[in-house]
Amino acid sequence: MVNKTFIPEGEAAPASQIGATLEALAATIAARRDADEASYTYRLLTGNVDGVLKKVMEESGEVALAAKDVEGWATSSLAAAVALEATEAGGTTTGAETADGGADFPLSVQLPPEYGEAVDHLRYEAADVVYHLLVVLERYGITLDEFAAELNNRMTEGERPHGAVRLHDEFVRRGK
Ligand SMILES: N=c1c2ncn([C@@H]3O[C@H](COP(=O)(O)OP(=O)(O)OP(=O)(O)O)[C@@H](O)[C@H]3O)c2ncn1[C@@H]1O[C@H](COP(=O)(O)O)[C@@H](O)[C@H]1O
Repeated sequence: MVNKTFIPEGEAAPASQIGATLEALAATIAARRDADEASYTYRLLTGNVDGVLKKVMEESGEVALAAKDVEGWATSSLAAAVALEATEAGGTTTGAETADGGADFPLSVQLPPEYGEAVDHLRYEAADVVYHLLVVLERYGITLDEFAAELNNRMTEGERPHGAVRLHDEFVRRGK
């Protein structure tokens, strides 16, 4: 698998990449409370709440569409591989078929560059969702630790990281 990430030379990796990233982004968003209209984040934090809520819905929809795009490229690549296999088999028993007449497996599926680009686009849209979700959490005073506790409370003892923050029982809510 291609490693799509890197750490700039001379910089040491934090213990948790995503933890450090979310903390830095949440702190940046919180600090934008003191910014002005020139800041998109400030406008989302202080404007009509419908603005940021609509963005969460819109960006979530874009994640779904981006994922369907990935699926589309995978499916069309598979269909092309099956068609090629059938053409090479030529409708006769040539050794490319199994005894029961099925295609030989494994099929060699060539994923086009568009597949990788669609996966990259999915990652981009996912980041848009997380950013806007963090703005919503900031608007309502839900800290990253509290958000982490919500996720941690759903884990089993075996899954939960050592020392993970938890919610006190009186704050545990069930889905509606
Ligand atoms: N992480 C983000 C971030 N992610 C997305 N966005 C904005 O969210 C908006 C998304 O709008 P669009 O729907 O037009 O999305 P798009 O990405 O252009 O394209 P599609 O999703 O429609 O394909 C764009 O204006 C982006 O700039 C963000 N804006 C700000 N941040 C962070 O917040 C910090 C503060 O930014 P200011 O808002 O400039 O103060 C920045 O330095 C960043 O670290």
